[in-house]
Amino acid sequence: MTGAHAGPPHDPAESAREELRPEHYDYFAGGAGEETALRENEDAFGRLALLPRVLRGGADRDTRVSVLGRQWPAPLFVAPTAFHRLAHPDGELATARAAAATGTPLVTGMAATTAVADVVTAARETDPDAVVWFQLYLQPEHEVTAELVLRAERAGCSALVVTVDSPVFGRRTRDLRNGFHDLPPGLAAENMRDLPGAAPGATRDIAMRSAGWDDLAGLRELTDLPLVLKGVLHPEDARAAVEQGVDALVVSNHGGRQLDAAPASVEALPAVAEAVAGRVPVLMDGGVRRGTDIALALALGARAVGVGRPVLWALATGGEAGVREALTALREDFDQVLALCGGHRPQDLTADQVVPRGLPYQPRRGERAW
Ligand SMILES: Cc1cc2nc3c(=O)[nH]c(=O)nc-3n(C[C@H](O)[C@H](O)[C@H](O)COP(=O)(O)O)c2cc1C
Ligand SMILES: CC(C)CC(=O)C(=O)O
Repeated sequence: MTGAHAGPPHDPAESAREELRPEHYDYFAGGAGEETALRENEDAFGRLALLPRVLRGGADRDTRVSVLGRQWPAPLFVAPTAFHRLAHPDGELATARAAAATGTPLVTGMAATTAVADVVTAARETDPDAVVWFQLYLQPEHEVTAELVLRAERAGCSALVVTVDSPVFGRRTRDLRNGFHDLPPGLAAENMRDLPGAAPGATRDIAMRSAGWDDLAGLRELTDLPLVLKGVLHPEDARAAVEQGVDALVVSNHGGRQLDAAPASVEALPAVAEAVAGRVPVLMDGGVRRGTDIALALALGARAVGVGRPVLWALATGGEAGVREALTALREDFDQVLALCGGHRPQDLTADQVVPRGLPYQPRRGERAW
C-alpha cells in the first residue's frame, strides 16, 4: 500500500509537458483535426470492462508471446515515433537501450533523429538479442525506398513496418497553430541523410505518398525481411493484406494523427482480428496506458500492443532510466491484471471477458482470439 498522502495518480504527460518546449510537447501530444480519434483511443478502453474468471488454479504465469518467430517477454512493443531528440538529448539511443534492457521490441522510425544503424548498435550493446524493426514510409522514388530498406537490413533490423495510413500527412491542428514544421538546428531526420538524388550530407524531407498494393509487391521483391503493415483499420484491407502475404498487421489510427474520424484502434480491432482469423499476428497500438488496456486488446484479438506517447513522456522526464521504468511498470501491471483475470498466459484472455460498461451486458462466446 502507498502512504495516506500519496496524492492523485501521477500523470506522465503533465510531467513531460513541464520539461518540453510548448511546441514540442504539442507535436508529441497532438492529433489531427479536433483530436477526436486521439481522445477516443484512450476513452474507448474506458468503455470496456474485464470479466475476471475465478478458481482457475496455479500461481504460475508466463507473459511471453511469440511474434514472427521470436519470443517476446511480454505482449508489448515500442511503437515508432519520430524525433526522440526533441524529448531528450540522448533521443533514440536512450529509447533503444531501455527497450533492450527490458526485452521490449523496438520499432524505430524512419523519422528518427538517430540513424537506424546507431539505434540498433545501442540496442545490441545492451542485449545482443534485442529485437529492432524499422518503420518505413514508401518514398516517391523507388531508389530512395530501396536505399532505406538496405540501411535497415544492414543495421540488423528483423522486420519492416510499412506505415500505410499516410497517403498525405494529417492536419495537425496544434502544429499549425504553433507554426511547428521544422526540427531545430542541430537535429535532423538522420535516416534521410545522403540518399540518392540529394547533395552529399544533406537530409531529404520525408514524403508521404498514396501507395498501392503493387508497391507492396515491389517491396516484397526488394527484401526478404518480414513485412508488417501498420495502420490497418478496415477488415477487408486486413484480408487483402494477408492474401498478399504480409507477415503481420498493426491495427492503428496513428495515435489519432491522421484521419480524425477514424475509430479508436481498440474498436477496430475485433473485426480485423476476425478477418485475419489467426493467419498472421495482429498487433495494435493507440491509447494503451495500463495493464488492463493490454489485457482488453489481447482478449479482443491482438497478439501484442504498442505504446507511443508513454515512451516519449518517460524519455522526456527520465531519459533511458525513465523509459526502462515505464516499460517495466507496464509489463508488471499486465502480469498482475492477467492473474486477476484468472489467466496464466496471454492467450488465456478471451473475448467473452470483455463487456461494455453499463448494464446489462451479455458475454460473448469464449473462444480464444488467437
Ligand atoms: C510524436 C509521434 C510521432 C509519430 N511518428 C510516427 C512515425 O514516424 N511513423 C509511424 O508509423 N507512426 C508514428 N506515430 C504513431 C505511433 O506509431 C503510434 O501509432 C501511436 O503513437 C500509438 O498511440 P499512442 O501514442 O496513444 O500509444 C507517431 C506518434 C506520435 C505521438
Ligand atoms: C514526421 C512524421 C513523418 C512523423 C509522423 O508520422 C507523425 O508525426 O505522426
